[in-house]
Amino acid sequence: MTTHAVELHGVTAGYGLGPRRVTALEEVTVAFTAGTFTAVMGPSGSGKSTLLHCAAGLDRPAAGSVRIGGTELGPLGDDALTVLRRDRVGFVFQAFNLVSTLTAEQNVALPLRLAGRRPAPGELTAALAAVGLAGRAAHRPGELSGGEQQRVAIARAMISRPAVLFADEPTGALDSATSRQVLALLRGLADEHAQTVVMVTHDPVAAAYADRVLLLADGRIVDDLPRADAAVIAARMARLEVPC
Ligand SMILES: Nc1ncnc2c1ncn2[C@@H]1O[C@H](COP(=O)(O)OP(=O)(O)OP(=O)(O)O)[C@@H](O)[C@H]1O
Repeated sequence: MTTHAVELHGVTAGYGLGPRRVTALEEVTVAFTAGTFTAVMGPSGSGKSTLLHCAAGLDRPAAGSVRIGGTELGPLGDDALTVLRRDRVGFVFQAFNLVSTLTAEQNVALPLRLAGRRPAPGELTAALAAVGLAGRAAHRPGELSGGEQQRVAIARAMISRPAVLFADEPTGALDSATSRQVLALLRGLADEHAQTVVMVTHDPVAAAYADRVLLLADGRIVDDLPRADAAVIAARMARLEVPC
């Protein structure tokens, strides 16, 4: 039995065709242990978002394989892939992607509705309370602050208790106090619910909340640090960003 929630093996991915082809990931092999929180860092254009999208089954790599919970994604058709993502994967993006005409509670309920499930009594209230928004259930996104909207997005990603949560710059648009709340929430998913969290970030302070920090450069993993404090992470990042 695997203890890896997500595994990438020899993953190569890129964009465009022919002479305009850009290689974004080159033969990346990495596994994410169930119940851990990993930060993915690296200079702009190093392939972080592409890694996240391939690992989450949102993009199909040009070569290599991706497994989520032991299921290889490559052979799955689009419908089967959609079902697997719906059942096992949650996403939080920098742009909160909330539906502006729905209330916070209705936004949180969306993944359940898409899966044809009715929320259990109290389930939505509990999900909003878990992100500190019990009093905001009836507010629409336009009536919430950026941090509150991001917390609604996290509650929505958590409602189906996905085995893996992918977050792309989830604190990029937030002030530092709100960022800390969001990062503590993500940390709690791993610690209290054994969910696996993979988060792209540019911020060493955010990465210091993770159990592990992967550093990417030019589409390859160039460093793999165990939990470290922000100063150590910042120093490793600075080394990558100095032109050779
Ligand atoms: N849709 C696209 N079409 C063409 N090239 C793309 C596309 N998306 C990304 N790329 C290229 O692929 C490479 C990796 O991009 P990716 O977005 O994965 O990097 P990143 O590390 O997440 O960058 P950033 O920190 O700036 O968001 C870059 O060279 C980028 O220009």
